[in-house]
Amino acid sequence: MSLSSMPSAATMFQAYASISTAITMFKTMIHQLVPQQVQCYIETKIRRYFRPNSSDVTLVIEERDGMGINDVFTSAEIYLSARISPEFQRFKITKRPKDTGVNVKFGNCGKITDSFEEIELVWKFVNEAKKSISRFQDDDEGDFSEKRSFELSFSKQHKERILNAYIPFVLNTAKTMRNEKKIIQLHSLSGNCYSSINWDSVNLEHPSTFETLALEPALKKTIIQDLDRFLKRKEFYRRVGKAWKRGYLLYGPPGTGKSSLVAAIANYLKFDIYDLEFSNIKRDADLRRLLLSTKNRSILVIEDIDCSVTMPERNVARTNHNIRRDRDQEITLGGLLNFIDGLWSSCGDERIVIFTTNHKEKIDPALLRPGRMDMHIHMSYLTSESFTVLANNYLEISDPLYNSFKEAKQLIEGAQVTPAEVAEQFMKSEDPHVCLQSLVKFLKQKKINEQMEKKKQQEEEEANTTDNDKQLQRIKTLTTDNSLQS
Ligand SMILES: Nc1ncnc2c1ncn2[C@@H]1O[C@H](COP(=O)(O)OP(=O)(O)OP(=O)(O)O)[C@@H](O)[C@H]1O
Repeated sequence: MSLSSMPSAATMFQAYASISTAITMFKTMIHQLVPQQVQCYIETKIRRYFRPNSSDVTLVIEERDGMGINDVFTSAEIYLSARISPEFQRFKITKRPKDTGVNVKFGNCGKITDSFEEIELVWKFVNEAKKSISRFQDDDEGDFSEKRSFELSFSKQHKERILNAYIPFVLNTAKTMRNEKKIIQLHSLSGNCYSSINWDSVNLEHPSTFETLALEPALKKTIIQDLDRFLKRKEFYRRVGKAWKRGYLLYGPPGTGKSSLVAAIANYLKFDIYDLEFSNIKRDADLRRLLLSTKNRSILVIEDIDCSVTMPERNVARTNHNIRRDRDQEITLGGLLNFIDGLWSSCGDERIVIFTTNHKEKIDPALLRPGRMDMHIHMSYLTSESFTVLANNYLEISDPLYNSFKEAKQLIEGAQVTPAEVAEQFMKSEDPHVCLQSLVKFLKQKKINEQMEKKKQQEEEEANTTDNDKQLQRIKTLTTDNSLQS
């Protein structure tokens, strides 16, 4: 090509300017028109064809390990949240009322560099959105379920060091960070027939502690000692070949503090609570998936167990209705217990399972068998000792000089009063004296009502007996008449 046929510098510059403007416009259009999830999906696909330098290794750390949670992923998330670098393009921050600082969550396709013993490492966050279409929905609706993972790249020669030293370092650092700002979470089920059921969490704001609980002091001490022993006995459980799990059955009338005790245990141990509500779960498979996605150092609570699951093991004649319900619901107490005792408990450590009920007598014997629930805790009506704790907490008094305090204490001894009933009276005024007087009035009225109820019952019984006597007399007369006639 001759020099004269070459385009001038100005023409080349113009061409360059228009090409780069076109590229910029194209990029902007893609950013504006193509959803982030699709962009990320395309990038992931392209990346597959352009593997990193062949002297590099990439570890893929997915969020889920089968049906369970991958601890390396959650630890990496915590560890990296303190290492966000300027080149990281997109991340989410959240803060709940009790959190001391903001929590960082990763957005799409970000990169973080780190170094360990002078080894250069690159972390990359990948979020592949998968569209799952429910059979109840039109094709273009449907949920985007996320498949989140981290990719950790480094030079091949350091593979051993990274696996044996760096990954344990990340796990330990995350554990320390987690404990430092541990906020207890309450996980409950969310979802409906259009989307899959999953755990949703909020910070546990329940202020109940063992100090505020009005319980018999001896019982309180036994529970605390049992919890302490459980925490210390990791080696023991391993040695005897048992899963590191403890089960409690809390039973007693409504308002005696079963839920408050669950919160007190969580606050004491700093364990998260998983509140398992069966009404949304239709299949055993969902139940297993949800149980397997619970974390270690947590409490699984199933309230009102006598009403929650069907009890096919009971020796009662089953009606058609019962049988249909079993088949529809497909969650049975036997299945639940077997899973909790067996596979689930062997998949985790430091698990506590708590069942609550207002009617222990209605519970399936399978649940009460020795070895099933380690401790049965009876939450009963107030005694004079637990009343003193409650009065101390609510009114900041334990002063026997208050006449109404003494009177209330005496009345409580002979009555069946729940802590919830007394707490309600203690909320009526800021003046302790007024509250105590209101309580005394309430207790006296309760006593009168109970006496009247008792009298009514007696009268009904007597009336029934008289009716029966009359009927017997009539039968006797009839029999005598018949024998005379014959
Ligand atoms: N033992 C207790 N000590 C202190 N407060 C209590 C106690 N029991 C109940 N209360 C008070 O009564 C309220 C209701 O108690 P809670 O929900 O814990 O009872 P429950 O036995 O779980 O009742 P239910 O069986 O109806 O669920 C609580 O908010 C708390 O204020």
